[in-house]
Amino acid sequence: MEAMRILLVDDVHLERMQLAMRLQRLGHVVEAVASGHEAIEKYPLFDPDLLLLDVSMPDMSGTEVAEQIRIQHPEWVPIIFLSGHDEPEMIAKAIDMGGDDYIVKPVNKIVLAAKLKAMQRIAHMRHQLKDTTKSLEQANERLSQQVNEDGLTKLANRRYLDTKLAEFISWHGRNNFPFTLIMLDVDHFKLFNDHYGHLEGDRCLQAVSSELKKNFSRAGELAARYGGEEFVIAISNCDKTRAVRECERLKECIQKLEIPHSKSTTAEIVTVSQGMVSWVPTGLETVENMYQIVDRVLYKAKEQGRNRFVAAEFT
Ligand SMILES: Nc1nc2c(ncn2[C@@H]2O[C@H](COP(=O)(O)OP(=O)(O)OP(=O)(O)O)[C@@H](O)[C@H]2O)c(=O)[nH]1
Repeated sequence: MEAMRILLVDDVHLERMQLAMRLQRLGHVVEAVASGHEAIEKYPLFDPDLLLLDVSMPDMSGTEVAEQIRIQHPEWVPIIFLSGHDEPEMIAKAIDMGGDDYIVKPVNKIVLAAKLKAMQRIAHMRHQLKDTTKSLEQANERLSQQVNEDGLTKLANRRYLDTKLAEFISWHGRNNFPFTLIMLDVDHFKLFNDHYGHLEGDRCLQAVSSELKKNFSRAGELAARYGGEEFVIAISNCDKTRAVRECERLKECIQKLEIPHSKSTTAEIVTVSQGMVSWVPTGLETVENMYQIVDRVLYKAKEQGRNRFVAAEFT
């Protein structure tokens, strides 16, 4: 069994020292303090597996200390009371106040060793439970991230985008703030795939995505994969003038990647076309309708020669 970290609280110096030594001899790590206030202060720093708490102390009784600790630290740690009294009412009261066991002073060596053994088993289970809970929490975090994330590009996925967009629209509607939505599509991506291969195509999408993430990751900005080689950028509190600047910036940052695209009839490198809409939502617009609007202007940008953006007239 592993050693326990024991917080020992007793106001009588000699008794405290004797008991601390005995506990240390049994292989435990002991922090011995002389008052309830000290115990409350030490508790979070020492992070004990067990509390040995004298019941009668002048400044604060052991039961009061136990009550405070149970309130301040909801994670359960066993408490054993130490007392010169062996009346059944005293024992019952101590357990009611949050104690788990009771040892009558002077502490009998064999009784102490046996009770510590029992507490050690509990401490062991508690550590196991803590570890399991921690790995479960981590697994949950990973899972919820995966639910919202696109596997290839690690951008937000379509499901997350749909939800966030609905929230964005109603929030901007309520607050009367402008909102911008950009849909972009890699130009001649089929030709890219056909020429360089699907794996290189994937790498291209990843490079474009990480650029989008880098450029649109501030609070109120969202970059997501809409599907295939189409992406969406949502920018909170962004009016038309700024939206135009953002589209320019987006165009430039993709060009700066300088990914060769020898089959493109638009440029020698990978470029994107964009459809943008910037408006002050009423809050009643549907996500589907807004996708349709940006998709329509994105199509126009394609028709007009690609590597450009077209803004939708929408008020
Ligand atoms: N490598 C790769 N290709 C993808 C992925 N998703 C979609 N595509 C490809 O993207 C291409 C999209 O082609 P189109 O919709 O014809 O569009 P385009 O060739 O980009 O032409 P324009 O949009 O008109 O410039 C198709 O060849 C799809 O197979 C992906 O995850 N990885």
